[in-house]
Amino acid sequence: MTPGARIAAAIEILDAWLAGEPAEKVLTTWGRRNRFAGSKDRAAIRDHVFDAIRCKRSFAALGGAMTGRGLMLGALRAQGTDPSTLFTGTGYAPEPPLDTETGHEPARGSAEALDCPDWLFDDLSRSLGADFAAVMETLRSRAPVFLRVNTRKSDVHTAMRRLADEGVDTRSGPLSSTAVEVVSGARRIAASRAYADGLIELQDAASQALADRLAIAPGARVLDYCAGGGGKSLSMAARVDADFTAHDISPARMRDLPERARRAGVEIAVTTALAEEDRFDVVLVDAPCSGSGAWRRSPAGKWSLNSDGLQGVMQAQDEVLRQASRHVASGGVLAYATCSLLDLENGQRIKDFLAEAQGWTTEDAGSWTPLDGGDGFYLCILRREG
Ligand SMILES: C[S@@+](CC[C@H](N)C(=O)[O-])C[C@H]1O[C@@H](n2cnc3c(N)ncnc32)[C@H](O)[C@@H]1O
Repeated sequence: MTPGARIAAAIEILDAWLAGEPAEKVLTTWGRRNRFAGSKDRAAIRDHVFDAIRCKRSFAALGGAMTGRGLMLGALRAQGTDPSTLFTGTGYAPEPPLDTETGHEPARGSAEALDCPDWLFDDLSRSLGADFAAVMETLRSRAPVFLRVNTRKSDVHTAMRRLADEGVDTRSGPLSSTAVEVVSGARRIAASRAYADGLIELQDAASQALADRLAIAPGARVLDYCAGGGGKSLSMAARVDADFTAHDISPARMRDLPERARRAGVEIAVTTALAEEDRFDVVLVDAPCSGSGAWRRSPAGKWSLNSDGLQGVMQAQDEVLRQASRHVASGGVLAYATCSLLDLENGQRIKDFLAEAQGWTTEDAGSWTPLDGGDGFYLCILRREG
């Protein structure tokens, strides 16, 4: 496909996304209907689409319309390319730009320029303080791909060498000694021997830092209350010999965890039914959240979140904290984490919990933003008095 034809495909896909269809689904359907497109074409179209979703507001401003065509005109102008060089109307390229499709430059520092939803501008700037504009700017570009080296099976140096032998180039990552960043060959990871042999897992660097910060004692009873696919359980179990239990309200989410644990060479019990009297030394609540810290990776969430959705998530966070706290042994730890940048989902949830609950002290709290290299993350560690 020519560069212009790839842009035309991205326009079609973005129009379907703007009409309410999930981008991944539209990309898959487009791929099925256009089997002539090679893997490089698909990757380029995908990149166009996700870049445009990340920068929806600013690209629409520069392109003069909130349409697939407006977004792609804006994308080219944002990178300093004259759209008429690709919007040629020849072959499968889009029609040349009209005189009316001029667009405008968003005002510097505005919600439009920063690709920030208006309704979240104040909450995000309060939460991020002086870093607000820089963080929002970072969320406008692609996230790096990070791997976690499974130190049960390999050291970082060996894992990097094994990956390089299979065409995946990496370098040391930020935030955690087990994090490596993929420089090239990311699409080869899933089929690599290093992955099949359990030497590596895909995991954001901030999630790895979270497992470091928990500093679990050997032999501790650990409950991952919102385990989902089990990324945090696997990360913790790779670091220390302890007694791990994964739990989630949705059993289907944990379906692959036994196989992932086997591959990683760790033991994690999986349960969906905790007894009321079950107690653990460490209970991790990796709570459902807006995902705002991961908007580089999942950019559609930035535009689909609304005030009702956020209120619903905050209620779920309060509920999950209350439920999980009942399983913390005397003297044990309750660790609350989100991948949100919003204080409403982070410190504010802890404040509300502590206002109601008795006998807890705050032992540690910290947050990471994409400026630290990985996704945005929040962690607060509370100890139940003995
Ligand atoms: C942020 S995700 C967890 C991601 C996971 N820890 C990981 O590292 O891959 C939040 C999880 O909380 C679960 N969840 C939501 N409400 C819950 C509840 N009341 N009790 C237990 N799990 C819940 C969801 O099903 C979802 O899997």
